[in-house]
Amino acid sequence: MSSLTVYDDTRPGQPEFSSHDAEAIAARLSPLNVRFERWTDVEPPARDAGQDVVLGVYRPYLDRLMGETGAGSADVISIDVNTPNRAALREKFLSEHIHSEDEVRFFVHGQGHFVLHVDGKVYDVGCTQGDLISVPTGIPHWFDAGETPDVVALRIFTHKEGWIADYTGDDIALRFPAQIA
Ligand SMILES: CSCCC(=O)/C(O)=C/O
Ligand SMILES: [Fe+2]
Ligand code: NI
Repeated sequence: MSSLTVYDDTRPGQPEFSSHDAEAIAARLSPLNVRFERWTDVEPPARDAGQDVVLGVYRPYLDRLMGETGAGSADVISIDVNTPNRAALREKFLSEHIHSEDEVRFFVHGQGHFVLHVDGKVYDVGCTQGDLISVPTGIPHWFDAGETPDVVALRIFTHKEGWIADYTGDDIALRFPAQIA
């Protein structure tokens, strides 16, 4: 189930807002220019479908999204307990970072948390199958799918180089572990 938990960044463990309602989540994130939507009118491909199949299933949606965002390419990231480099991948996404393009992701299967750090608040957004999230350029954030990850996500890139991050050097992610159910 999608979720949002909001904290003051000086008060770990003391949420000031919490919701599992997609409309409430979208409304709370909208002032940050974070886009949050549920796309439920398409049947997801099988969990083990290849990248081309996944991209094919979502092609009409991707084309529209890429038209709206100016993105030039898309890929599929798939992580589960059998992913050999899952610990390294977790480490890579788990430190606070920014991107010089919007981070646009669609959850095809499983779940993961994007945790955003904006104006003294921490927004832990639990994304699940059918969720689209777009985190604007320059918003500090991190991502965690936990110790036993299960996530397949579409990633949409503007830069030709694909995924590039600038780490902020802030260890805030250690104080606000994602609330993985
Ligand atoms: C679910 S997509 C993998 C995470 C990622 O690309 C990123 O930048 C997290 O912040
Ligand atoms: Fe990121
Ligand atoms: Ni919950």
